[in-house]
Amino acid sequence: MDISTTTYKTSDRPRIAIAMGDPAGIGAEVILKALADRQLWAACQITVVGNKQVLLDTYDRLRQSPYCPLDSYIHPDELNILEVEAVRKMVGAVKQGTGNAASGAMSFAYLETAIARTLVGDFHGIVTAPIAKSAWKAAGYDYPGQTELLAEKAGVERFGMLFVARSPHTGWMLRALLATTHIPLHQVPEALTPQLLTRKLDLLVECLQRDFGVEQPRIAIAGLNPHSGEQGQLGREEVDWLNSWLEAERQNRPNLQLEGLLPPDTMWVKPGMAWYGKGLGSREQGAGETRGKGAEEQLPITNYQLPITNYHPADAYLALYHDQGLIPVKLMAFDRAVNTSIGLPFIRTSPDHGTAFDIAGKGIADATSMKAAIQLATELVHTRNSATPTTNYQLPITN
Ligand SMILES: NC(=O)C1=CN([C@@H]2O[C@H](COP(=O)(O)OP(=O)(O)OC[C@H]3O[C@@H](n4cnc5c(N)ncnc54)[C@H](O)[C@@H]3O)[C@@H](O)[C@H]2O)C=CC1
Ligand SMILES: NCC(=O)COP(=O)(O)O
Repeated sequence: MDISTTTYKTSDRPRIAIAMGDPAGIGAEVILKALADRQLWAACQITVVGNKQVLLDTYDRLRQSPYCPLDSYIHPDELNILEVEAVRKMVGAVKQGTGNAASGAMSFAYLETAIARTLVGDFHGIVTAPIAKSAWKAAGYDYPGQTELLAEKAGVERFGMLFVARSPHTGWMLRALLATTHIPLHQVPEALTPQLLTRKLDLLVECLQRDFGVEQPRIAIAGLNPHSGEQGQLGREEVDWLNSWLEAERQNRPNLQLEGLLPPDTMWVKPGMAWYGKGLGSREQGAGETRGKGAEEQLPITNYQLPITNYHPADAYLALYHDQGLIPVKLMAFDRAVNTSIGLPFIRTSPDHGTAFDIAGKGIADATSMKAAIQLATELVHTRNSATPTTNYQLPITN
């Protein structure tokens, strides 16, 4: 499937709720900026679940910002806004750039409302602007993240956090699923079990087949330890059970190609090349060419190219813990990756970034990832409903 929005007949246009996220963060800003792209509107019907006052204040700040041309954001009056009355008055306690109990209660209520309205059929999918887990905690809500609240309210126990991004350089689509997510690093080895990994693999395969049309996927799976344990010398999980788990999965799923256990660092070399469209070394340089004038810059630039068949990337990557997957994803695609919850009975996407409290209110937030999240949600609704798109829209490369 292509990440592209499309224009549809009005009756076909997916109804998408955008939960506004933490009002002290950049959520409202990236919403106003993303929705300045009229082609997104042509593809779906959007309702912002949030607070109009926050959106108006954000608009006023954007108007005063030297970084924001007038056509780079829209006026909240143009939006269909679903105000959440129960938390509306808390806006007075919100302080731009600092999450607190009020901002946490508000972002929690926006998501809860969006989920409730989606479950009764008002929306086909939810796009969530970022929340701060610490603000949720301050408001008395003890969830590791939005994903767990979505899963709980939807009544599902099998769910996963998949990151999806299309390369602006090559068009290749990166997909990375995290086997474990928001837990301390020291708890990862215990949390990883054969049952958990099989469940995540099931979810990933279902998603690749249903949502992305990849019938017989090739999936690369990382080891846990450096060099995948180096035969037990650098960690025992691989020899103790991960290798045999993978071998059993290969036997049980003859139609899949399961690669692994790949050393967790080098697993990302091929996706990196597929993302940037480069083999090892630079295509632009001739063999033995040198660059720069200083002595230390006289190193020859290697021109070695892996044969293209050797760097065919996988359809998806399974990382065993949060940073094993998200460091490479964010290095390649921080501006445009989309966090997609899989296993839910409805579509949920989100930009990959957080509340960015350090830049909140400054007008410099990039809305590309929010746009990509809206686009992908629209596409996934269509894919699941098997509607036929009528035109194509691609996220402009300049974004
Ligand atoms: N989907 C969600 O709700 C997510 C929420 N978070 C939450 O966000 C909070 C802050 O997390 P951090 O790890 O600091 O990550 P962050 O993504 O908020 O910020 C990391 C850095 O990237 C910059 N940045 C982030 N988004 C940007 C954008 N759109 N345009 C320009 N610069 C941008 C920030 O200014 C900061 O320097 C935490 O409370 C975390 O729990 C983090 C990731 C996802
Ligand atoms: N690091 C990803 C992240 O924090 C998103 O979590 P969630 O709130 O979407 O569950």
